[in-house]
Amino acid sequence: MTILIGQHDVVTGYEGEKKMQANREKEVAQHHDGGFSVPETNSFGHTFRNYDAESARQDGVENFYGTNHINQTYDFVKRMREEYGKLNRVEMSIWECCELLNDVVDESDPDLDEPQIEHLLQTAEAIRRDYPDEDWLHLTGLIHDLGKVLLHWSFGELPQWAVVGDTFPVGCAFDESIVHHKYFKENPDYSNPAYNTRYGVYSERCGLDKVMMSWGHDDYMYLVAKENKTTLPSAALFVIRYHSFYSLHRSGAYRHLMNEEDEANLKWLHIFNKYDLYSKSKVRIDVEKVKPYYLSLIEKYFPAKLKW
Ligand SMILES: O[C@H]1[C@H](O)[C@@H](O)[C@H](O)[C@@H](O)[C@H]1O
Ligand SMILES: [Fe+2]
Ligand SMILES: [Fe+2]
Repeated sequence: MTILIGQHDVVTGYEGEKKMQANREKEVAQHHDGGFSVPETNSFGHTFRNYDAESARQDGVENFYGTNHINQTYDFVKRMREEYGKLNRVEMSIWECCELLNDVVDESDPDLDEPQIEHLLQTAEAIRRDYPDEDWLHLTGLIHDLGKVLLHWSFGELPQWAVVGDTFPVGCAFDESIVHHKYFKENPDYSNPAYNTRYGVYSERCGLDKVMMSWGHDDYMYLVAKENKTTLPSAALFVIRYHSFYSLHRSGAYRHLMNEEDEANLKWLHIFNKYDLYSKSKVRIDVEKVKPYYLSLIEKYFPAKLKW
């Protein structure tokens, strides 16, 4: 995959030429990782996932994490899982849900301010280019963020802090590697001895499916896919449920809660993450052109209508 760098620079004349040349050089200097080229900067000219860079998005993103970290408690997650796990809100197809994401912008993301349908297709198409035979992973790319429909006015209308952003376990100590960790001090679970130790309510190698994750689009989409009896492999469900769990897949925290199956699936999550993160750009995908391919995958792995 090759992603153009520097589309944020709107400069003309000699200065513009110089900048373009510098960008071309940067492009050549991209880190190569197998067939995959990881760009150095996002569409705003910063490194990816730079939560401290001063940018138009930074304040909003930090406010987002403040509210998120204070409110995501063990009790909150339990209530949300019970409530949304009923799947009694809407019946719709996977593609109908993709279209709803046309209206959804994620406030937690320092790297992207495009409607979410763009991100779904960018991720899926980038995987498809490098892993042409893994059709299940293409579909996983397409659907991994569909849970953000919880933000949609016609649906859950949940606040951003209860839908997007990185996720983390609740019911045990919040790891230091979690973005903007300082805000957890105001979370009631932070000072609750039942929930603030290394294991908390869990036990060694209990398996991640026993672990309650902060509530949001990942866990919701996992429940939707599982309860609607998708035939996608377990690695796909793993990717969907933990793709925002950066403290695990990037920082290696919480591995003491993983079992053997989790270890095997984590390899796919590492692959997936590169595409999820680094395909974010201003390059639009032609939706109508790729739609027939994705409809065929949806038909292969999902019922025509799902309960949401
Ligand atoms: O801001 C982003 C966004 O909400 C993504 O969908 C999520 O997967 C990431 O973990 C998060 O950093
Ligand atoms: Fe996500
Ligand atoms: Fe994503």
